[in-house]
Amino acid sequence: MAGRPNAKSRSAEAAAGKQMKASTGAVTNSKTKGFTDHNKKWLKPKAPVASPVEPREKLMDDSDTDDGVMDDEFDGQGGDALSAGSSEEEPAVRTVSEAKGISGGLNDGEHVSMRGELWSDEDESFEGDEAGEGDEDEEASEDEDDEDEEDDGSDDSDELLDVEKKARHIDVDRVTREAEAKAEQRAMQTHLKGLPEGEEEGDEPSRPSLLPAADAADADQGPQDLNTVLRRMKELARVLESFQQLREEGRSRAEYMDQLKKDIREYYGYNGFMVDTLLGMFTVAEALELIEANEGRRPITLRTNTLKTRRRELAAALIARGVNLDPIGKWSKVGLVVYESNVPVGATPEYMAGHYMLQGASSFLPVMSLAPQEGEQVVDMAAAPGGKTTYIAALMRNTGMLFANEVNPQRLKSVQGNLQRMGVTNAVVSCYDGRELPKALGAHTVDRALLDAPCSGTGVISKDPTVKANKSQQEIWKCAHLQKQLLLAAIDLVDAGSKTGGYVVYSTCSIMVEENENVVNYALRKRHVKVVPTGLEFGREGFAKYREFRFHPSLTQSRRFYPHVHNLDGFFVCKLKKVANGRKEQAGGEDDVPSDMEGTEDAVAAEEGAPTKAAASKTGRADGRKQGKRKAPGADAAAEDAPLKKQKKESRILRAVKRELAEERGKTQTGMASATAAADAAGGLNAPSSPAAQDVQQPHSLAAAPANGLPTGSTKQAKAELAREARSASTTADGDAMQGSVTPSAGAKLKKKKRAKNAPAPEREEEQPVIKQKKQGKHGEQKSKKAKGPGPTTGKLLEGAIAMLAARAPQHARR
Ligand SMILES: C[S@@+](CC[C@H](N)C(=O)[O-])C[C@H]1O[C@@H](n2cnc3c(N)ncnc32)[C@H](O)[C@@H]1O
Repeated sequence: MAGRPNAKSRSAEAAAGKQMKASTGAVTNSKTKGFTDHNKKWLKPKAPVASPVEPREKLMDDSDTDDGVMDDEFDGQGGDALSAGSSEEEPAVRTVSEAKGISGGLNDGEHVSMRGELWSDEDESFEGDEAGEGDEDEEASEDEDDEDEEDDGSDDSDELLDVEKKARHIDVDRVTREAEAKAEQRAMQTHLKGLPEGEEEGDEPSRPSLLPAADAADADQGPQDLNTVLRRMKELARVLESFQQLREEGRSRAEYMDQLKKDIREYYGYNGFMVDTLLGMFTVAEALELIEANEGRRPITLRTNTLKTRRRELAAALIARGVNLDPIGKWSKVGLVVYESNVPVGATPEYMAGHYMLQGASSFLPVMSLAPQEGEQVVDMAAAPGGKTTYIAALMRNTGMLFANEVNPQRLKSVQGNLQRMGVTNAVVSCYDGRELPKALGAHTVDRALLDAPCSGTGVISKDPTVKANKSQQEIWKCAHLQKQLLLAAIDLVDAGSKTGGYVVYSTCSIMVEENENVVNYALRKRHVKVVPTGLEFGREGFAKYREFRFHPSLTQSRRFYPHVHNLDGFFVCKLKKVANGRKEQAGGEDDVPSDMEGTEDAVAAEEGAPTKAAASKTGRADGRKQGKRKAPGADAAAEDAPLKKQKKESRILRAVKRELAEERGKTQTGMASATAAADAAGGLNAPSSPAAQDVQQPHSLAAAPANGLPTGSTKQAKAELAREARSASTTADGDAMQGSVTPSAGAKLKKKKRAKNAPAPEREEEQPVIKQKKQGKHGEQKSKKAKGPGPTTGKLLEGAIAMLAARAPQHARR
């Protein structure tokens, strides 16, 4: 199967995983309570043990679920994430075996620095570039020993809870291993005797057939003993891997595959679509590994907030409270993995004080790849609950300007809470549909954009097991539609001429190709961007080939992360560099990029009764090339001329505003003058149409947002608008006052700042101004095409941002 990792690369990953078993540095005395610092305990993913006596319902009854795909972070609201006894969140105390393993499975040729200790000061420098250098693998032999130690099945009895001991005793893996060992022994003997494998001399094959009788293949097999199903799955996988040697005579590969799929559905509770997808992406053996890994939990990890502390200091403080932890691995200078804890790690004084964020390790990756620089303008398009936003702010050292956008007002509260707790002062929070951001903020206005897109959540099944039973191909396509629109908007926001940046990072917690490579491939056809290396030290290559589909070859530079390989949530990260502003001319410009998977998409849209490409082309929205109707060269470009001119004009104004802001900062004034000037300048802007919103066919479930913003004219009008918008922002959609961090109005805020100016506030938690879009539906669609109140006005976001940042100017000095 095209694009599947081969055995060689998998063993290279395993070897690299060993390499990642880093040296055993310690903060202080290694006997100090709370240290293990034996990375061997957790650097390798470990398949969970499925107890054969537990009914499958029990295995699947994971009350510890997240609220779906959007929550790949802990919300951290009220600080009670992980608090003891919370059934909704992670348990406060995890056992060592649960916490085992965040791997650095690497690709061929990738190296991991093993120099120095994980705790070295150098690790904790406040630098954006976290990539380690060097390639020593001096611990390889020791690591091999470690591996042996792990594989020898010995119990770390002291460290296991009773329940785990019991689980070990009834370990179905052991039973299966014994069966496999016997089978192998038999195969060896028959091989030595020159008999075909599976047959012993003079004997009938001793094992019963794995398949139902050929004439009963479709018959309902009825409820089955789960032990039998599990054993059969493993046997089926073995036969399928060496089909010619091990198959029963007269039985086809398809029959074996069908039986395997039935068994996976039966045993693990996946639906047919999900099983087909996984078996299409991976070899049988690897698909089973992934499925098994999805049954386990990923380790609890946290990220040090370098705006407030250092990892070493944080670790010492937590250890003193009885938290058993280690550095996450050489690839991150700020991460810690928590093995076990005597206290709820979501409610420690350090947590409350914002010294760390409880955050899945995979969430570090897109931000590391984005590598935001100090002083830049950066946008996080889908920010809630803010795990990545706060990391971006930390890497920017609270300088520059960070736009944290989230379409869901309820989820926005968690962003605000986390920004405050973590002491972020360079962020402006907004509540727009991300597709509208190029209008709200202005096209080509930021240096970098992160789109951590809403997705199907197929990478985080361990957090939300409903995904394995509920996701359908149609839902995946719906996600892909929205993701394409959002990605184009992200690209449109970024300025190709940025001196320091010009980058977009696209990430999802989905492993579906439709939502990942396919979405990026689409963007490559529509915009002047190229895929560049993520800068991440590990991860599997993205697909350039998948089934019958082909993507741009550069997509191999994207990175995929898997629970069974890296012990991380399933994740995709791709970094794009913008090479020119504007769209690609549709005739010609796209020719070097293969078509994406839209053919299938059309079929799905048709099935759903949604407008297909063919239908949409009648309204002039679809890509003519796809329909075989090439547009006249330059036609699209001409159509785009007008908004581009507006954008140019706008960026001139924006530059003027920025200059003014810089001067204001220099003067360290309270910002009233700057805010006024900003409002004046921004008030004169017209809303450019959002190229992204026009670009992609609207899925029927996600109605297009009205494209036009308010006409803005005089300065007076603009000021009135700003005040109105700020007032409306102080209430949520359902009318409740939002907690704490909403700007009552720009003017009032500035007055408040003036009052507070002389008050000493060493660790002042800044309020985050919120700028809201029109009322939205569940998925970000706007409720009505007719705006009921003032709609987004170009530059509104910018106005609020400037007002806030001008007021804070003195704090933006480097700490
Ligand atoms: C994967 S989560 C983001 C997680 C976040 N980046 C973090 O690290 O904490 C995706 C977010 O996108 C939001 N979202 C969904 N549709 C959106 C849209 N059209 N525009 C902006 N955000 C959207 C969801 O509400 C959800 O909070």
